Amino acid sequence: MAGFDLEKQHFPLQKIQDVVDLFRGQLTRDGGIDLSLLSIILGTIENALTINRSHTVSKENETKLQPIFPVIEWETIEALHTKFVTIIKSNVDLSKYPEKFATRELVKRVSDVIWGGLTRAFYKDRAHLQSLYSFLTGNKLDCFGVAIGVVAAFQVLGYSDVHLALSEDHAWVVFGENQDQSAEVTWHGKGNEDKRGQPISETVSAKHWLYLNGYPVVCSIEMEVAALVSAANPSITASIDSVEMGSLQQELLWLLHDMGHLAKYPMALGNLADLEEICETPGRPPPLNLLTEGVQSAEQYYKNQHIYPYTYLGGHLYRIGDYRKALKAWACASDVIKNYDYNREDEEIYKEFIEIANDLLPNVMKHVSLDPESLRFDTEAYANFLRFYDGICQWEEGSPTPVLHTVWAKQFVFSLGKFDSRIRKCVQIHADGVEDESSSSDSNSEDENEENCDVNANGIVKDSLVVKDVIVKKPCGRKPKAKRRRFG
Ligand SMILES: FC(F)c1nnc(N2CCN(c3ncnc4sc(CC(F)(F)F)cc34)CC2)s1
Repeated sequence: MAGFDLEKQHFPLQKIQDVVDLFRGQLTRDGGIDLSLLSIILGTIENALTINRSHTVSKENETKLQPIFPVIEWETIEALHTKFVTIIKSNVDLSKYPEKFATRELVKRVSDVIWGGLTRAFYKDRAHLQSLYSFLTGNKLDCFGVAIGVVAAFQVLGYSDVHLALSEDHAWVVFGENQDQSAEVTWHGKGNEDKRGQPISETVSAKHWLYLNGYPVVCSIEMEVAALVSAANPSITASIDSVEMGSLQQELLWLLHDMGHLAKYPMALGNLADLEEICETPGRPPPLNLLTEGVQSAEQYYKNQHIYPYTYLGGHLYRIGDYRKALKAWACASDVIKNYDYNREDEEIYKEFIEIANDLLPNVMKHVSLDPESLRFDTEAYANFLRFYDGICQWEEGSPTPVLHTVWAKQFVFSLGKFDSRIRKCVQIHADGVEDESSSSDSNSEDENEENCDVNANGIVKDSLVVKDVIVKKPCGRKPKAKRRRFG
């Protein structure tokens, strides 16, 4: 079929299933995925469900009491897609770049074209600035949006070697015949000069959380779709989310998950787990399984250099009240951060640890009562508590920027004092790690940490238990939910 006839069939998009079917069509057809098309579609829907909620409801939805959903016409999408293609093709003179693969000069040029399309001053931390819809209708993009825009632009120009590289708080591109070249294409944080066009060298990424010590998520085209979907933002206000947008994001992430495209993307697994915690999908495994997959993915593909898999897991366990396992997950997060040097561009992960040490942990220690089963009398919990703080101290050691200050010390003393004095005698402190009586003393501490971090060691059920006839469905809706982090 010519042009977009395959996609056109799905229009007008009137319900979540129409969008899922279109994405499935894109992800399964061998004619290649059109990132700019998908970004425009997702951004158009997000805009209608969060910013401009005054849309007509289709007859079909009105009668069936379906969740409200805008009617998206093909012409709207096609016009924006043509505009993007025109902007890119008219600003990049390909005759100057005869090579088959992208060059650093071309990457810088394309980044400049996206950059040049942005209004001078705008609040870059605002929500809904991550899609090409925002770029094309409002000339605004957040730092993630610029990066994905560059990758989409290279697709329009016919290159297949330029791909998105993602850390936990930054994005850039890899390119070249062997994907061995890298370049900054967007800015990071506030008050930092952008380094667009520069390579991300070994020295820049070594011991630097912003570059995950050289273990970023390097996306396939399908993983770039997963990044687009992860970056969708269902929030209408700080406290109200669009149920329809959240469901669409959840269904698209399950589609990508079932196709294996989240296997190397721990943060997308975490995002899906958070959505499942808010509103579980009948017949799907529980959030804990997804979070375990995320931890195992980071261990298997990224040399366990990522923090978020453990703080996603710890946050969930905390919210469901499993404080022992939450503490273990946070200690594992600390085991990872201790090998990094903290510097001024790492504020996001600093805030993550501040929240755990000065808010979540003190709450845990307040919660635990005099009940003998509680954490206060648990040697392994105490060992994990010490491991958590020891990792933060090691993080600070050798860093150009200090981490700890009096607030940390006050909260440490508060939480420490909550542990019963008798168990403090049972814990042996070894130079390279902390182990309590119960764990075997012969394994070396590295295995010890690995073993402690293996969430499966707690016998977490691998496969979800679905009662044959009845699928247990908990009511969706009002429960404490994960705080949405800034996406880039
Ligand atoms: F519980 C904690 F671990 C977290 N909860 N939400 C977290 N997010 C939410 C979503 N999120 C992400 N989710 C998927 N992919 C990416 S790529 C990226 C860096 C940048 F934006 F490209 F610069 C961020 C990010 C950032 C981290 S961490």
